[in-house]
Amino acid sequence: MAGALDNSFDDMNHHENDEGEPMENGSNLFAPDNDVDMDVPNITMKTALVSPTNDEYEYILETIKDQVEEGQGETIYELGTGEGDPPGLKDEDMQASVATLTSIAETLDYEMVKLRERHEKEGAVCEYLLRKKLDSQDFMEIRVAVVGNVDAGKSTLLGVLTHGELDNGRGLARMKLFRHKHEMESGRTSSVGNDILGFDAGGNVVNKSDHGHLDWVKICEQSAKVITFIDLAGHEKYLKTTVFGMTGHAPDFAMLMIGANAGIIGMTKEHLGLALALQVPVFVVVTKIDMCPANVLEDTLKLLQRILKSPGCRKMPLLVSNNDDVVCAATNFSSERMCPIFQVSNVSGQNMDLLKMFLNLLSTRLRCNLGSPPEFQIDDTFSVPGVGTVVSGTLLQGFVRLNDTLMLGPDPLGQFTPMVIKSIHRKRMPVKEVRGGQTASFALKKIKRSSIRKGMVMVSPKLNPQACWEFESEILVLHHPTTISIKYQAMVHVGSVRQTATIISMTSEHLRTGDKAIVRFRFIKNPEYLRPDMRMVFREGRTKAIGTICKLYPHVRAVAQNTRQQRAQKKAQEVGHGGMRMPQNEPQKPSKKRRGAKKRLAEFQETKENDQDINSA
Ligand SMILES: Nc1nc2c(ncn2[C@@H]2O[C@H](COP(=O)(O)OP(=O)(O)OP(=O)(O)O)[C@@H](O)[C@H]2O)c(=O)[nH]1
Repeated sequence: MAGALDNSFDDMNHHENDEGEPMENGSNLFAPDNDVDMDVPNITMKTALVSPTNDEYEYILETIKDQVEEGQGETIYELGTGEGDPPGLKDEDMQASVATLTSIAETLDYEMVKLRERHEKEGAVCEYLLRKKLDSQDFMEIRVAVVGNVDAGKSTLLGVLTHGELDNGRGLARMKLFRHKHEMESGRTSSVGNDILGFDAGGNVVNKSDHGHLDWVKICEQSAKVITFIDLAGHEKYLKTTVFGMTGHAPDFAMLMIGANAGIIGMTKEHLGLALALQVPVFVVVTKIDMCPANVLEDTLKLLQRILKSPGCRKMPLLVSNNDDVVCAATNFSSERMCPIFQVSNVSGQNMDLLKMFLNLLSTRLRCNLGSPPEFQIDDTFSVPGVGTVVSGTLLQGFVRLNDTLMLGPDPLGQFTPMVIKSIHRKRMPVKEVRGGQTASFALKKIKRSSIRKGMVMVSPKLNPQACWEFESEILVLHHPTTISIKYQAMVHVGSVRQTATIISMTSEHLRTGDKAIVRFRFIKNPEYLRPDMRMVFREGRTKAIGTICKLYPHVRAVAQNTRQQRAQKKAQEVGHGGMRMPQNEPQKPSKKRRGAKKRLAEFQETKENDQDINSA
């Protein structure tokens, strides 16, 4: 398959991004900087590492160190290219450069692995992966949401990747992953499941299955990088779970699975559209190539590429067929534009090594502000015998350490309660701290599991958290059979919040497919903790809208309203009336609100993008 589509390595090296800038191929650490201090050694030539002076050596070392920190523990370094130089180094210069890089890696205690070598007119160009050796308590974490239609082979691929044993084509590999009895019987995934694949600093898979059982703690201890697969259900009836997985579990990437013979059917486009709407970069894995006639596979790939290139997706497909493609795909992937396509067989294992190499090279996309006060979003709760209530979720920013106190909430009255972190687990491994971008479970003191719901958060008291019943969002309707008007209700998914909300006002009278508007929503059951700029999905049946939160209406008077509510409820009970409406937000001034909304709509329409055709792809 080498050279298929427009993906020969040479072509890929010369791809350009949206702005017409050449796309990166490994990090160019020494890109010219216009503000360069005159004392800084000039190390932009391709021969910089051949025989550097002490100063140059120190400078290169510091630059690599910064690059690895920025890459959250790793970077890809290219030898044999330099500013303005034709690429390629002669053998002896390459050997000297490799020796310098090896010495730097040893000094910094990095693992160094050669990824690829290519030959240019002037000589060789080599790329090396430099990865920090982490202590056994620490590892990089990448979350990959696994989506695709029923029977695309999602559970099977995860079984093969994580257990290292091939499938028999009749569901052998997936048996290791099913979590519910009905899944075992029907062969269908219904819940959000997690599976992990660990790579050591040298890029080798560390998963070792012991009679079908994986010891997560051992995997994490031996890993420099752990890929967590969030296995989402493929069937339409579990779409709610799938959407929750994509919003609530904060995936770095989405792996869209397609059965080669069945092609792009059922929920495939729906899942692709969802990933695009939530701005999660997607790569595609086409499975079952062992049982698919060549012409059918070709048709599936052609259609897939056409969809990816369409104006609704605006992706650049890359058929991955060798190691060069993998490195190119991995280094350019986070730019969101590139969409690598793998073709694998879970039965014969064909191309599985390329997929593993790609997973090993993925680096986290979410840049978390570690200096900010912690903010943890809860996506699940458990009752663990002997431990008590445990919440799991993602730390979006800051650090959380053992015995820290965080505010848990909001409760139905919009209030937050201080809560001490009794213990912390990462992938079932006890740790002392967790930092932004990582998932973790916290054991809590003196709280019943039933009083915690998905969508609640635990945040630093410094953030003075406030819940809101109402918020405004700029939305785009991807699909609706008729028109959406005020009082319309649908499920809002935002972060790990999943709750029905009512439209209480909007900048248009009615909304149809393709329309945009600023819409004010009100949750029907509980106030929630939201942040501006969060991406949201609004759906009900086949109706779908996406949006970005632009304004929050904090629920400021929870205590006062609660007291009134309690008094009123008591009174109602005394006179024999049970029902009570939930407290409202502060009274709104319609005229002011309308003026504000009109102004925002005018601004919004000016910046209107041409992205309503995501679903028409
Ligand atoms: N021949 C062949 N069969 C495969 C391959 N991958 C999966 N299968 C078979 O396809 C069937 C469906 O695979 P699953 O992994 O259950 O599909 P799924 O996408 O997880 O389905 P849901 O969990 O319902 O979403 C099983 O019988 C697998 O054995 C493959 O590469 N080649």
